[in-house]
Amino acid sequence: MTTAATDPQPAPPRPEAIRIEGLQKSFGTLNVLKGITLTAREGDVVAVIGGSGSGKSTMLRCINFLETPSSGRITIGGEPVAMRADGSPADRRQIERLRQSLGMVFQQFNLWSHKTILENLIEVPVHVLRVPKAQAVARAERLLARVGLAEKAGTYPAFLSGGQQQRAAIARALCMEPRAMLFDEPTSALDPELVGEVLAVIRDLAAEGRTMILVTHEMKFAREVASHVVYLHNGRVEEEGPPEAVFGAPRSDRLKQFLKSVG
Ligand SMILES: Nc1ncnc2c1ncn2[C@@H]1O[C@H](COP(=O)(O)OP(=O)(O)OP(=O)(O)O)[C@@H](O)[C@H]1O
Repeated sequence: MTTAATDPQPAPPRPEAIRIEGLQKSFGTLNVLKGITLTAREGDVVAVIGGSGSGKSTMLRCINFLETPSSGRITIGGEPVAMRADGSPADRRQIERLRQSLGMVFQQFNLWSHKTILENLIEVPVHVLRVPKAQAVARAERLLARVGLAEKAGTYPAFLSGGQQQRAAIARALCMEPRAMLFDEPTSALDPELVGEVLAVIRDLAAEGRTMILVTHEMKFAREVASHVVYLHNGRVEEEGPPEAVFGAPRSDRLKQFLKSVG
């Protein structure tokens, strides 16, 4: 029997990495995000699922201001983003700084085609963050080895497969030592046989406790790696919860329908 004196204390909640409150985004008259609220604590893997056009990518792009929100609040690492009433950033330098703390990985890799893989990885650390070149190169080489591309440092992106390019893009994001990673459908542009190698890298990052928000169509993978799943429908969070609940015991008819349609 344990006594009150020896009862373990509940662990304090992990610090918040990303918090979004009441996020709205319209493109002209098209109201895409209708008030999204979501929190990712440090170490969380939040998978965002939903049908085409539900607003998943727009939400992710608003988090690092690749899109300007129409309204709402975004807090990164406890620091509220200064926004004007129309949602535009009030402090460009703050946006740049916060953006650098979020490693974004896109569907289309977005590597610089005229730079080698190593140059892609060290460009921002050396020329923007002023990391000494030798240090940036050492970090880049370590991360390339980690994603299985040690031999490709001197190669140009065009000579790599899509899976290799995406792994390089992940290594490039990690070079910034980000607080959290944002993945926007990282395997959607890949041939099916190349999907697994990219998912393996993401799985590895999740296992080491990396904070991430992952927009994905890979339901099996989302169920496997996510600590929390958010289902978006028509610009709103329709349902959310742990993967066992969202995938195993969906409550809303829309989610049930969606899972049936993808599954
Ligand atoms: N820059 C833009 N200008 C106008 N409309 C946009 C823009 N970006 C996105 N949209 C529209 O916003 C809606 C949501 O798009 P979004 O890409 O966020 O959806 P999604 O859930 O990620 O879809 P998918 O799974 O197909 O990628 C769509 O109707 C899209 O056409």
